[in-house]
Amino acid sequence: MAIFPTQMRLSSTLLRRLQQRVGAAAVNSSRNFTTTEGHRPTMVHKRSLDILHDPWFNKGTAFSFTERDRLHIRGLLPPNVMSFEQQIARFMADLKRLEVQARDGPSDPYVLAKWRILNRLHDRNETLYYKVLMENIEEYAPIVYTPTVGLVCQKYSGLFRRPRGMYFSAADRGEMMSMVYNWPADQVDMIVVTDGSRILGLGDLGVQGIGIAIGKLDLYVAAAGINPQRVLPVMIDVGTDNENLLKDPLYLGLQERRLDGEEYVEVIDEFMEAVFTRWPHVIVQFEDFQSKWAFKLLQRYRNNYRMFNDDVQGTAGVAIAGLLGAVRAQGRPMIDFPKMKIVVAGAGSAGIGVLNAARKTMARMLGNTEIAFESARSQFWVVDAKGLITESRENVDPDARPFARKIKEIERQGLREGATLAEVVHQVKPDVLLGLSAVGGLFSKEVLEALKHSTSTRPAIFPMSNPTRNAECTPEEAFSILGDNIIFASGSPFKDVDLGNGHVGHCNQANNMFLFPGIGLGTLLSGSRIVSDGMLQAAAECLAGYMTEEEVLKGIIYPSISRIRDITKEVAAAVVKEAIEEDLAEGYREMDGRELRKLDEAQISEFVENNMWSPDYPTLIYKKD
Ligand SMILES: NC(=O)c1ccc[n+]([C@@H]2O[C@H](COP(=O)([O-])OP(=O)(O)OC[C@H]3O[C@@H](n4cnc5c(N)ncnc54)[C@H](O)[C@@H]3O)[C@@H](O)[C@H]2O)c1
Ligand SMILES: O=C(O)C[C@H](O)C(=O)O
Ligand SMILES: [Mg+2]
Repeated sequence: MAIFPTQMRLSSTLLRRLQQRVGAAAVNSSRNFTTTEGHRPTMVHKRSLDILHDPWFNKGTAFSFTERDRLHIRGLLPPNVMSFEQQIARFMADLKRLEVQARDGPSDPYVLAKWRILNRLHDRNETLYYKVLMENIEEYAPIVYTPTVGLVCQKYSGLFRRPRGMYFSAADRGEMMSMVYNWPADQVDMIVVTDGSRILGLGDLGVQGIGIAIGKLDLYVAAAGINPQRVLPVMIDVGTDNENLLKDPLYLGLQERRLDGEEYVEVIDEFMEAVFTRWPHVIVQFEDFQSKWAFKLLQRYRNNYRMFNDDVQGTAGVAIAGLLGAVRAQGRPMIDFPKMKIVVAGAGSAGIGVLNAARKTMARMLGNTEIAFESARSQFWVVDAKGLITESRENVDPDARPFARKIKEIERQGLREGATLAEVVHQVKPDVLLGLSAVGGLFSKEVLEALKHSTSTRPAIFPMSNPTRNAECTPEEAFSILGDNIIFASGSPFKDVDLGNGHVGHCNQANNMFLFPGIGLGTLLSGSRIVSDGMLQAAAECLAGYMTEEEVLKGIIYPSISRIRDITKEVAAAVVKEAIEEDLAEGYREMDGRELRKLDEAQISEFVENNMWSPDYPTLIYKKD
């Protein structure tokens, strides 16, 4: 009877060659070729990332759970254990997908190819990667960040090669406190975490959402100079409600419905406790959580942990800066802001975040009284998927309720509950039309035509949804219908529009990337235990005041991305200054709270600049253990 049927079928030459290789491995003792489960085990002298980065031993997503525990790599890979066959199918599907797309048009495969090349450099040589990114930020930010990062997340199961960051899944409940020690770095300054439930305007992408956390942290390094060895992208996989991913045999995440209610909160609580236990000074940025949880989690953690929600708070600050810029661009003083009529399309985490912040800013300008706060409410009209939100709306979201229009008021304006966006724009004649709806093309010809009747001398159009295809309109559409006397700002980058006769329609990018890196860096360097409203406000005001009068009058209300490192430094300094003023600053390293309080404005800027990492090769010296 054949005991080794496979080997018996091998040709004698091949068998001899194999025996020689096994012999060589035995001498070397660190490598062995019999790695298949059920065969003689292989001794390895490394664990953790060293295993995953060693092409001889790495099995990628095929490591079983017991092996992941044994080798300290639990959490360093997506949670779905794949078979060898599935791994091959995933690789082939990715390869073929690129070919299929190539027939559709040149753009997707082209940008994905660029992303892959950059990603491979990131895997090989971080210093060089960040040098390339920083020196070519205008060209590569749209690849590693919005909009291409959206496509990367959509294709992540195919694109995944080497792991980056940590994965905590619903299956890891009770284990996170020990798993967090599997991360090799003893110091982590910034975590960007997502649960993948609302990635840009692309919806629930489950575990594939890790791409957005990676992209945001690339900007933390490039713009804020956070040391790349101290950043950690995190994916909390609590399942997905995306039907396609639930069915996809090659999906890398948990193939079960999203946890909800208490069970969901318990997972996020456990994660927060674990990371703050290991790294008490870390800052956690929540990113792309569906609105349903974004506000709740923010309220739950913001007074006890160093955290903020970028989509709610970062976006709000960026929008405020843009709205104030739009006032200045009309040649009016910023203090005229409370007179602006603002129509907002979209009442999710981003839209509501902007509305709350804009209302507070108006109220502050009007004397910060309760009456001022109440009267500021009437400057906003909010339209969601069901149309204009009014008090007669049933089951109105509690976060949107303060902005529901009074029935009497809107009847006077010739409107009604559920009125369409075009109707609202037509009747209200707003100064600003702002989109955070995730609906590409929502600012249709009809809507833009209606905006022609705006009472503003220079109406502002902010299609802020991402990525590019989800923008509510393109600059070409806006400038061609409304002429060149408008202010245009979109969430994803567009090229300026040639309007003929030497005129250029300027396309601003209204993206939270102009704030979150500075908020994170400022919080880190101030040593504040929380991210206060005042620190966020200081960041927004710094951005609002960054552009010169001359630029603003030309319609340039946000800096170009080539200046992102400079604006980030300024924002961080403003955040540090505010933390000191609020008596929150506990300091950073040798610069303790007392020393910080002694610094003047110029010294704070210098302190910030001196603590920003730059990509340079250090001299390396070998030392025996
Ligand atoms: N530019 C930026 O810096 C920035 C920051 C954060 C979010 N965003 C973008 O904002 C978008 C929304 O994010 P979110 O977290 O608020 O999402 P969300 O899904 O929570 O909210 C979307 C909102 O749009 C509304 N909506 C849907 N269809 C509509 C329609 N036809 N007309 C009017 N409203 C409609 C929904 O009712 C909901 O209120 C995303 O595309 C995201 O990429 C941009
Ligand atoms: O990621 C971005 O480009 C901005 C924002 O955080 C978003 O969710 O769209
Ligand atoms: Mg986001």
